[in-house]
Amino acid sequence: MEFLDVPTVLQVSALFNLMAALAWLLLAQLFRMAPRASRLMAAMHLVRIASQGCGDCMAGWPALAQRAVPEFGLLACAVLLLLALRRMLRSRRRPHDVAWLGGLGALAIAAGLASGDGLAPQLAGTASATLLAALAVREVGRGAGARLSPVAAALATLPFAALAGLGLAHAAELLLVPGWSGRVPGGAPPSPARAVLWFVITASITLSLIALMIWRLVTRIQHLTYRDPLTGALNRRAFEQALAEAQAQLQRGHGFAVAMIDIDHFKRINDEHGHPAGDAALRHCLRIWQAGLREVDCLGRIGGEEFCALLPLADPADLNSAAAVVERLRASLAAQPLQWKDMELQLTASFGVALPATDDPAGDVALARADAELYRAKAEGRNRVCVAQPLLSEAAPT
Ligand SMILES: Nc1nc2c(ncn2[C@@H]2O[C@H](COP(=O)(O)OP(=O)(O)OP(=O)(O)O)[C@@H](O)[C@H]2O)c(=O)[nH]1
Repeated sequence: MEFLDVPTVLQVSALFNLMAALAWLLLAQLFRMAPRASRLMAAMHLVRIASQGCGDCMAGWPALAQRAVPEFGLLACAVLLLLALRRMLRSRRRPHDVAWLGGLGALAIAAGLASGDGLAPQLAGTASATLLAALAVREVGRGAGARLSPVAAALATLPFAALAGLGLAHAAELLLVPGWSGRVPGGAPPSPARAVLWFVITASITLSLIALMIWRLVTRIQHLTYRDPLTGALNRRAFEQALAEAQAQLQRGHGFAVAMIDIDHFKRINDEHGHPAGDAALRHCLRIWQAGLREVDCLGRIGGEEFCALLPLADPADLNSAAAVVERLRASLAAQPLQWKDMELQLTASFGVALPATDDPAGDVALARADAELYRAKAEGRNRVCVAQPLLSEAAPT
């Protein structure tokens, strides 16, 4: 590290933080990408420039400011980072814990500064920033861990864990090394190696946040590509894909049933209560049916008020259990009217259920047979489930 000295690393780091702040601001203002999280990250980078210190550049400042700025700055960085992370991960947690920790940390730093003790403010600043970094580790683990692959989740968590680890090591150093005078005035790290380490951690936290933002975008695009925007059910294309995959699994002995669903007299709801009531009715039905299905089941919206459910079966011939599931869906909708303004709108739906044929790659036979049963359910008076008799042979009818 002979070619590096602390001021040089700090200058490079300050430049990096400035560029990163500008980039986050651009993302927020121009591209409207995660705007609140991006603005918080921009603020974090700007505060970081002040909090990292600058060697002897603060030499002319009052002694109290030289000691206060880095500690308060570090704490503010940790608070902003945690808030940005929560927004990026769309966490529903309210920021009370961050406000409490930040407020207590600031009080402890102020008390340390007032006591005139050299160690107390550093210890208070380091301890509270470390606690906030540990919360960030938990946040990434919870928010991304469940949805990302283990390797990607570990990579996203690593910079925050390194930050918490560095904070812990620094707190131990302050407590255990007698007469430790690690920090030079202005809060700058005492050696180029430490300055580089802080820089690397700051840069990797930025990279981790950018990776989380890209992941958020990809998830959003996938949602728009595969989901119906009104109800959140699979759209027709995604449902057909799921059906073709289920057909392929049928050859390996994994069975399924399909249920075609059509809301009864849906046109009346639109005509009598308006289109928004119709939309609310569609969402209401979806909420009820999703709650009655397992995670392995798929529900797709394949037309205006037409839906289709794909129900994997443990026993490929077990039509009865599929019919029982669908009967539950019918009964639960009939039992839960939609609350619309000050009215209760009674909703029912008709269902047709069928098993697939093995030599039908896209699942069209199952769909057609379920559709025929749906028409029978409508013709027989609606609000009922009709089930297709199993095919005598597995060959698709012509
Ligand atoms: N609000 C709303 N209405 C929709 C949407 N998509 C289709 N529709 C309406 O759904 C209605 C479907 O009516 P029909 O096909 O006549 O069927 P129905 O009134 O449900 O009668 P049956 O199926 O015979 O019980 C039409 O009025 C469409 O305009 C939508 O996304 N939102």
